[in-house]
Amino acid sequence: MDTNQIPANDINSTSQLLNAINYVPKVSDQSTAGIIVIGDEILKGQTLDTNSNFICKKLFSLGVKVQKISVICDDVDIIAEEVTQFSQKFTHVITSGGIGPTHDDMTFEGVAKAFGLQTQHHPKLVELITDWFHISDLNSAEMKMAKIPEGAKLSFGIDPKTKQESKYPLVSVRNVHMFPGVPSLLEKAFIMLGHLFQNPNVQFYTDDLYVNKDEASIAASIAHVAEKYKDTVAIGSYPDLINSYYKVKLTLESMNVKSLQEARKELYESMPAGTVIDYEKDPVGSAVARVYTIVDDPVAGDPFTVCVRNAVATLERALEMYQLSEICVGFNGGKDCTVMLHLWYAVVKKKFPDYNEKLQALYIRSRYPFPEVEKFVQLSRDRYNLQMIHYDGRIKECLATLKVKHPQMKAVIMGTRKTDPCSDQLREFSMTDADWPQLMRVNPLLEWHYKHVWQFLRQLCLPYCSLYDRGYSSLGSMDNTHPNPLLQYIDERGVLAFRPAYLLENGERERDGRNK
Ligand SMILES: Cc1cc2nc3c(=O)[nH]c(=O)nc-3n(C[C@H](O)[C@H](O)[C@H](O)COP(=O)(O)O)c2cc1C
Ligand SMILES: Nc1ncnc2c1ncn2[C@@H]1O[C@H](COP(=O)(O)OP(=O)(O)OP(=O)(O)O)[C@@H](O)[C@H]1O
Ligand SMILES: [Co+2]
Ligand SMILES: [K+]
Ligand SMILES: [Mg+2]
Repeated sequence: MDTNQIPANDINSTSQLLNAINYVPKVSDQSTAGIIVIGDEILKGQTLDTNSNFICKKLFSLGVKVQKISVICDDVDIIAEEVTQFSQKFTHVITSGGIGPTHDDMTFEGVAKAFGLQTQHHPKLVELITDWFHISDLNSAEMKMAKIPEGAKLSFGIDPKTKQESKYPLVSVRNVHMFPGVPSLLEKAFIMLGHLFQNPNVQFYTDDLYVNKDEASIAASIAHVAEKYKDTVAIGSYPDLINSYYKVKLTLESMNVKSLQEARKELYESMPAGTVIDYEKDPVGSAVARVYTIVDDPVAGDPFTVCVRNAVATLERALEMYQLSEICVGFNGGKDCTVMLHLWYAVVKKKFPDYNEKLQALYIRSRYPFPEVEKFVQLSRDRYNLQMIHYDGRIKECLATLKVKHPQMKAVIMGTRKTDPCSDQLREFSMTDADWPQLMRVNPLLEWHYKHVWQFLRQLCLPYCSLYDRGYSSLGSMDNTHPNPLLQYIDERGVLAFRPAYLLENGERERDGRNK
């Protein structure tokens, strides 16, 4: 062990703590890894490899730097060649795939060949497979999974849930560890056995900055700071062409907190004033905190704060009146219901922090839905963990179907505002009209104005449907919805373009792009 190395869990005095903070791990403390993804299906584009991304994230958190990912076909010689090279170059080699029972699974053979070893039936694996499949024939397909390189090591993980030993162990030869290719199995195995790769000398610290300026215009500043800190801090720059809030994400990564902070400060100061934005990376995770910070502000009494407070109060009442099985959000991907969904999520999470069931959402697809809307509805479903009830057709008829198929449903929360057509008479709680299927409409946003909707979305950095950044300010069906003419302009190349919806000044004109 190195003399100047200080294990993270052994800090018991201030001077030791300071040493730990100032301690810069040497390059020799680093452990590295290479990942070999094995499978013809990936090279043919039939399967998208997610395993390497999963492993990279895990290894990074364990202090291990992945230096190379290779994707190769199911071929013993190619596997052997790659494993030979990787095992010499990296501290750990992780393979994914090719350890099943069929003819195209040849990772064990390939790894054996790399080290000039034979494969043989391992008695422990033979026993496990016999128990599991009730098959003891050494020539069976199942027994192929017991035929591993001679001298290979078996590591059994402990399932964190059941506390039981895993059924099938990780097979390793020297520094090569052979994981299954099925993502759920690989992830499970890696979660149980990741500690095998932990580098106790190193922890990577990360931070980031979000900049609202083109990459090219800040490249020189970044390069300057990157050069100055090149030995201690890795700086990356990643443009995002569609994000509503920033243009470039700058990442910093270091083994030393102090260097990280210094570099971040310099990077921040080198950016043109006002271009580093206060971006919220995890708006859903921070929903409760941020919404209730607005609600509970003891001094603020401006119209926006009042809007948020009243909406939350209405939703809290709805939560008292209905079981979560009796209420859903009417969510069609529009801006107003995006606000409303976020508020509802915060209110539910505030009252039931441990509630992990899905919230219910109703989406009635318009006649010609925009693909951007469909995409956004799906993303929102995943972000907020929604149980989507989908229908196609006329709203009235779909609500009738809802009443038949979901007889327990009593209320729908909506993003309707008083300025919407025919909505000025609505209350916070209004039953549907007499000639409509009977449901309670909960309307928390009635008093909100167009600008409040955008203030909420933008202040909390909520994702919203991309059409709004292209001049649409209200969304219907593709056959009746256009960008708002008030947002149009001629850009520097003489091309007709549209400003984003949040820049529309006169909210009364939000429907100017709608045919009806
Ligand atoms: C859950 C739900 C309940 C509705 N109830 C009524 C109603 O009682 N009376 C009515 O005229 N329209 C009702 N509508 C229709 C809406 O008022 C409105 O026409 C529809 O959302 C389309 O809005 P848009 O023109 O802004 O796209 C309802 C819609 C939904 C999703
Ligand atoms: N097809 C639908 N499926 C589910 N809910 C809907 C549907 N149409 C409307 N709603 C509900 O009615 C509210 C008002 O509809 P509206 O079309 O104004 O959508 P939006 O969210 O307001 O976005 P925008 O005004 O920008 O189109 C929505 O917020 C939503 O709660
Ligand atoms: Co609206
Ligand atoms: K880049
Ligand atoms: Mg709409």
